[in-house]
Amino acid sequence: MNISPPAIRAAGLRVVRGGRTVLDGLTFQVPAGTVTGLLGPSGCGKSTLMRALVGTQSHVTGTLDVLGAPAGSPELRARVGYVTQSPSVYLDLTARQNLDYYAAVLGINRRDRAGQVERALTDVDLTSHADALAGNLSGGQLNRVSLAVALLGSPDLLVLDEPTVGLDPVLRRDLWDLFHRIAADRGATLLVSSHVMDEADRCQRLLLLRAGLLLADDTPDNLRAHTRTATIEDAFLHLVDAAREEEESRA
Ligand SMILES: Nc1ncnc2c1ncn2[C@@H]1O[C@H](COP(=O)(O)OP(=O)(O)OP(=O)(O)O)[C@@H](O)[C@H]1O
Repeated sequence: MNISPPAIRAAGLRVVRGGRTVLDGLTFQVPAGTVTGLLGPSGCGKSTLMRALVGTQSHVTGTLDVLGAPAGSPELRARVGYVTQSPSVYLDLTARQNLDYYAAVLGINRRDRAGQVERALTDVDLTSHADALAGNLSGGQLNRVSLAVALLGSPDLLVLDEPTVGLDPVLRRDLWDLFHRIAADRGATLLVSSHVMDEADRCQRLLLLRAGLLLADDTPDNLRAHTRTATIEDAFLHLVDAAREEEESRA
């Protein structure tokens, strides 16, 4: 039984953007040490939720606690790693120089910096390309540089916004294996978003989001069992239909 406090706790979480409610009263928890998928179609609010988690989203109401503190608290800065959809890696620096630079920005002291950079490079399996210019790396290798940046400082929570988008199946599999290794070796929690439902089975838990509403918060196996479906895609469609029927019956 997992008795450690959840890595993320949301209750009645609401976000308004440009006058529109884009997250509408989300309540869920993400258990510590898990690889949890945040899945849903384009525009459903995944990035908005991630921005709220790291404290860069305005007009957030309700409860959103991260590692026991309100999301965005200064003490969380070093404990939460975040990779956006358009990672900011400097293409005219090598992978190692990028990491050195971000380690300095993070305030990792000079003595520990080289060790942390090497560890992050090893974690993402990039030591053989450490001295290549980022601009000469493949898309998958660049993604791993961004992930290595997020690993600096050994964060307890990693928030990864669509990290596998556009990658071929082998690279996607390798990256998911890496996420699980990071969770197992470091005891970190990973929240990974995707709009591709077939990535669901790579996660220990799933948050299914649609149009700003949470459709499910469960394990892949439970979701399929509860909806009596064979795939998470079918489970998702089943839940969408059920939500529509409920809306119509209330109207
Ligand atoms: N500044 C804004 N004003 C109004 N609506 C916005 C604004 N920014 C985003 N939105 C809307 O908020 C919703 C959620 O956007 P968000 O980027 O969180 O979705 P997403 O699930 O991450 O999508 P994707 O998978 O395409 O990245 C979308 O419908 C989007 O159109």
